[in-house]
Amino acid sequence: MKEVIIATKNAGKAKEFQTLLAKKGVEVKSLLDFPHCPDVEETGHTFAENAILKAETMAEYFHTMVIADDSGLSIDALGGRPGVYSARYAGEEKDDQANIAKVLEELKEVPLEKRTARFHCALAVAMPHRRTVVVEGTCEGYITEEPRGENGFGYDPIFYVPQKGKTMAELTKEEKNGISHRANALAKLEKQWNEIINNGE
Ligand SMILES: O=c1[nH]c(=O)c2ncn([C@@H]3O[C@H](COP(=O)(O)OP(=O)(O)OP(=O)(O)O)[C@@H](O)[C@H]3O)c2[nH]1
Ligand SMILES: [Mg+2]
Repeated sequence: MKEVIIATKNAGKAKEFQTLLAKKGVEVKSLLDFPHCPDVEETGHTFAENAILKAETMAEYFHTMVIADDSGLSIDALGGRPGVYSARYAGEEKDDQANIAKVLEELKEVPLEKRTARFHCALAVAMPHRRTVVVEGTCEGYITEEPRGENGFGYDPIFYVPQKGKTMAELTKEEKNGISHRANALAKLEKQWNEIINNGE
């Protein structure tokens, strides 16, 4: 089985890639499988910049093709925040519950029709001696007034998906993988997939 390294330490993302790529006969390793690998500081101002930073640093470290995901939630009423700071919105400890509480507090006075938001995902594929490929995907929705659902990770319990009539955390993993920003970005790599899993050859 072909193996692909996803440069993430986020267990929720790693699991989603495992399911998404299993369909392609690809086994996913994440940075959680390599506890001694270095941390990459996310100094970019866009999802794409951070994804490139993570993918290229790790492709150099592993001497092989690496895919990185930089993603987050943009809320219109908050001028696009938390955006690239989604993971650490309420502090360095990357606490999903605290991040959700902070967003709900900030949106306390905002009526439902103005709570529009979208998830973004930038995927960067870095291959040794090749130019890095970047694709992006989004998923549109609303921020609810309280969390609902147990599945997924991050802000999923407060992200309402109108086309499903449920929050992202109320969707099964198959349903989320059918509509998510991550799946939409990955679909854009379809044409290059054979080249990617053969590591640029
Ligand atoms: O409800 C959610 N459903 C999703 O599908 C999703 N995708 C991203 N996010 C949020 O955005 C941050 C990414 O930040 P991020 O790309 O820097 O990742 P991270 O720091 O968690 O891990 P790493 O991949 O950098 O190691 C995450 O922590 C989450 O808060 C999501 N929330
Ligand atoms: Mg990160």
